[in-house]
Amino acid sequence: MHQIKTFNAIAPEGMARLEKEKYAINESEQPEGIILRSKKLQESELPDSVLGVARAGTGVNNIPVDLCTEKGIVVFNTPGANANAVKELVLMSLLLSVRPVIRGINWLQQVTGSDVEEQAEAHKKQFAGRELEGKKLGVIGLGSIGAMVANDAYRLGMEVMGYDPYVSVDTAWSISRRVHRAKEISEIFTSCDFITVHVPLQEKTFHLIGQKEIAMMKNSAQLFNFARSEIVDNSAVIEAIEADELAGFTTDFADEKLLHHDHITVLPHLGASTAEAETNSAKIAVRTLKKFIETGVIKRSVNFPPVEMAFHSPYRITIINRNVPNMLGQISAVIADSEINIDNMINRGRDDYAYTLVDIDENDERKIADVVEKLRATDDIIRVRVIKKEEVPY
Ligand SMILES: NC(=O)c1ccc[n+]([C@@H]2O[C@H](COP(=O)([O-])OP(=O)(O)OC[C@H]3O[C@@H](n4cnc5c(N)ncnc54)[C@H](O)[C@@H]3O)[C@@H](O)[C@H]2O)c1
Ligand SMILES: O=C(O)CC[C@@H](O)C(=O)O
Repeated sequence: MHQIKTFNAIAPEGMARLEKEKYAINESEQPEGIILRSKKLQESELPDSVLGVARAGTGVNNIPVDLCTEKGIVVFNTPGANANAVKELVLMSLLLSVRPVIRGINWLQQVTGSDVEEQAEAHKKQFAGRELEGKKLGVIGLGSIGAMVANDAYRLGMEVMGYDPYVSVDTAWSISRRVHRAKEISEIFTSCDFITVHVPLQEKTFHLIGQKEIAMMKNSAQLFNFARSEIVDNSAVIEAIEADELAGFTTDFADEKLLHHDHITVLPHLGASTAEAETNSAKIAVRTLKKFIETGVIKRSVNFPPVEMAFHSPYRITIINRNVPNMLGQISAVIADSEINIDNMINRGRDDYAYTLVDIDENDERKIADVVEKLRATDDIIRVRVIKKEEVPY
């Protein structure tokens, strides 16, 4: 029985893919797999039993990825699975930033009397707004979400400028050629009426938008952060808004100091909170983790290379090792010395670590256990696992 631990609400449509005969959910503190959303895993112990962590979502800043890598734990995420939900919320926030409809709705709710219609017509001028058409939107980070926001903002009639020096080839193809590419991020800050940020939180994106960057913006500019709180310096935003040097800020990340300010809208991290996004993310997270547990195949990992190989032999040995010379030679030699025949083998490296799958034509579990012991005793090998091929192919 494979033990899985979950944190946060993982959509049942995803969890249903873990068959009851093979998977026990939240029955052990020594799980092989963890599935989570925004839970800060830095605050929990990571038992040695854990082989893989799957984030049903994109951002992995709530997972100690470096520690996982050192321990040979493979971390997966589901980029793109919730992108449409975030895009729709960004577009809604852009529209709300120019149309004070929420104030109008709330005002009307407290109107009394038989002349509600007349009062509404008489007061509606307080709630007049502006239009997005013809205004310029800057999109920082043209990944799954940024690309969708850029394309749809263009369809709404906005002029769109994007900035992403690391854009992937696939995403680049999906972006309309009408979206201008900025060579420098400062072009976005100095020229746009609306600026939205869609980059991952990393050391180099911490406070990507701070006092200096806000100072470059138009006083009439509106800023949107649906990426991660720490990417924008919230104190600098408050100072700029209070000095009339920034017109508005919308963020999806709660921060006490941002509450109860005019021109600041704070949402309770709702970007991915749609039934569709939660289902998509859970299905993909469960599928990748299950495939890894059952076959050793790695897809959509943020810390190990993608490695796939059809599984036809009776047993598969999976090995995580430091990416140093002659590891494959040593692995093959240990297996050959035990007189085990290798059917198939694949090895991929990524930065300081590498992953190897070795399919063996051997059924003698005692011989296999002996090989595993020798491999585990080899310098620079971090983790060794044996997987028995299941009767029903995955
Ligand atoms: N609010 C929410 O609920 C919610 C939901 C999903 C994702 N997110 C956040 O949004 C982020 C983006 O999500 P995504 O699905 O588009 O991810 P993605 O990986 O598809 O795209 C991120 C893009 O940012 C670019 N990038 C990285 N560093 C950059 C920099 N310094 N300047 C410009 N571009 C840079 C990358 O090249 C990539 O194209 C996630 O990392 C996550 O933190 C939030
Ligand atoms: O799980 C969520 O609700 C949010 C997920 C989102 O922040 C992400 O990074 O994908």
